[in-house]
Formats: sequence, structure tokens, C-alpha cells
Amino acid sequence: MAPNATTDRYSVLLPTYNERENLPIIVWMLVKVFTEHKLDFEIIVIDDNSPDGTLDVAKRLQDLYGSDRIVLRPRAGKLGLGTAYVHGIKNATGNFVIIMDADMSHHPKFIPQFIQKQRDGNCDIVTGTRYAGDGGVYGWDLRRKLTSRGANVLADVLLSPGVSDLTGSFRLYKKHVLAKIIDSTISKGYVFQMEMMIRARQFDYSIAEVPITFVDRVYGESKLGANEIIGYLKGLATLVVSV
Ligand SMILES: Nc1nc2c(ncn2[C@@H]2O[C@H](COP(=O)(O)OP(=O)(O)O[C@H]3O[C@H](CO)[C@@H](O)[C@H](O)[C@@H]3O)[C@@H](O)[C@H]2O)c(=O)[nH]1
Ligand SMILES: [Mg+2]
Repeated sequence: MAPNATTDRYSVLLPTYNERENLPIIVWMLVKVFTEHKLDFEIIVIDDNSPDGTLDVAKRLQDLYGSDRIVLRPRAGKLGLGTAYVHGIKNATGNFVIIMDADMSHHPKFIPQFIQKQRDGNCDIVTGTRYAGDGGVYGWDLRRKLTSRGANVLADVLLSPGVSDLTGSFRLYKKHVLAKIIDSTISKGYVFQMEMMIRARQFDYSIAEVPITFVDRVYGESKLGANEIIGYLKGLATLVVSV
């Protein structure tokens, strides 16, 4: 079902590190979806001084689409995914914030479903899930599938927040809800997404799920290396002790 037009504004946070091929395509897809559904939006690009010149591409997109639609929030170096969201939300003008990857693994076609779901239940958070309903993952090798499943199961067993995809990062938040959750988080890297759900449950925010298909990137490479996996495990251990 397509959401109706309202005065709502959606701020999309796109963290980028070496995404020069992907950025123009994802931005075009986002503009198309929001325009077709007559929804007000801005796209905030948080680039960490990518060596491949992603920021130059972002500047050209800003010239093309306008600075009310494309907002640049660059940082001086690679400071991690968790803090990129924190940085990106600072000047967000929407009353809703959508967090998603810039490499098209998160397809903008799901956004109207997120919005409809949010409106149906006036939910605080809508989270995409690869691990319920029609959700799924395409293009990952067995090692990556096991890593993702393992990370989810481990977090679920240790912290039980009742969300089927704890490490997913395609989500819609009421902005004041996201700001409050961010204020209470301690994680810096990929574990940030998981901690967000734990904090949301602690604050008793309502969370709805939308099944999504996650398709592995075509251009560029994942930044989730061994260091991030070790960081995830350390972050999880810290959370288990602290919550
Ligand atoms: N600014 C910034 N962006 C970053 C950084 N690290 C990664 N990104 C951006 O964050 C997005 C996700 O990074 P990927 O490297 O493509 O992640 P992935 O391996 O596909 O992992 C996906 O699945 C994980 C769970 O299984 C998720 O936890 C993760 O968020 C992501 O959705 C991309 O847009 C990428 O450019 C960073 O340090 N800084
Ligand atoms: Mg990716």
C-alpha cells in the first residue's frame, strides 16, 4: 500500500566509505521513491574522507538535486559506522529518520512499506528484518551467512530484545526517539545497530518489523572485516556486563 502525502519529512542517513559507484544510483533510486509517493525528504551523506573520492561525487549530486535534498556531513577520517549515524543526525531536519546502507543492499523500494507500517501503528521504530516472514539474504557466501546468523543468535541469547534481525541496519525512527536512543548508546562500530534495539526496549519504545531482502553489493567491497567482527564480540561482551 502506498502512504499518502502528509507534512512529514524523512531524513535518510547514508554512511559512505568508498561508495563512488553506488552513491549516484542509490540517490537516484531514493529520489524516485520519495517523489513518486509525494513524500518530503532529505538525504544526508556522511562520508569519512573516502580515498576513492566519494565526497566529490556527493558534491556533484548536491549540485544536481539541490542542497535541500542532498546534505553533506563529511568527516576527516574513517571513524566507524556507529559514530557516523550520531554525526549524521545532528542537523537532520526531518521528524523521521531512515538509516540504510549506501551500497544498494537495502533497496529503497521497501521504504513505503516502512512508512505505512509506522503510520498503521504509530510505531516509534520500524526495522527491516532478513530473518522473519519473506525476508532473506542473497549473494553472501556461507561464511558471511554464518557470521550474520551467529551474531544475531548470540545477541538474542545474551540480551533477548525480541527483534528478529538485531544486526540489520535498515530502519526508520521517529527522530526524537533516535536522538534519545543515541544519547544512551556506548558502541562505536557495527555492534551499534544491535545496541540500538536493546536501548529501544529499555525505553519501552514500540518496534514493528518489515521483512526485507538484503542483496549483496555489486560495486566495491564490504568493510566488515575481521577487526569489525572482533569489535562486535567485544562490544557485545561490554553490553552484557553493562545492561
Ligand atoms: N562513514 C562511514 N561509513 C561506513 C563505515 N563503514 C562502513 N560504512 C558504510 O556503511 C554501509 C554498510 O557497510 P558495508 O561494508 O557495506 O556493510 P556490510 O558488510 O554489507 O554489512 C551489512 O550487514 C551487516 C549485518 O549483517 C550490518 O550490520 C551492516 O550495517 C550492513 O547492513 C555502507 O554504505 C558503507 O559505505 C565507516 O567507517 N564510516
Ligand atoms: Mg554492504
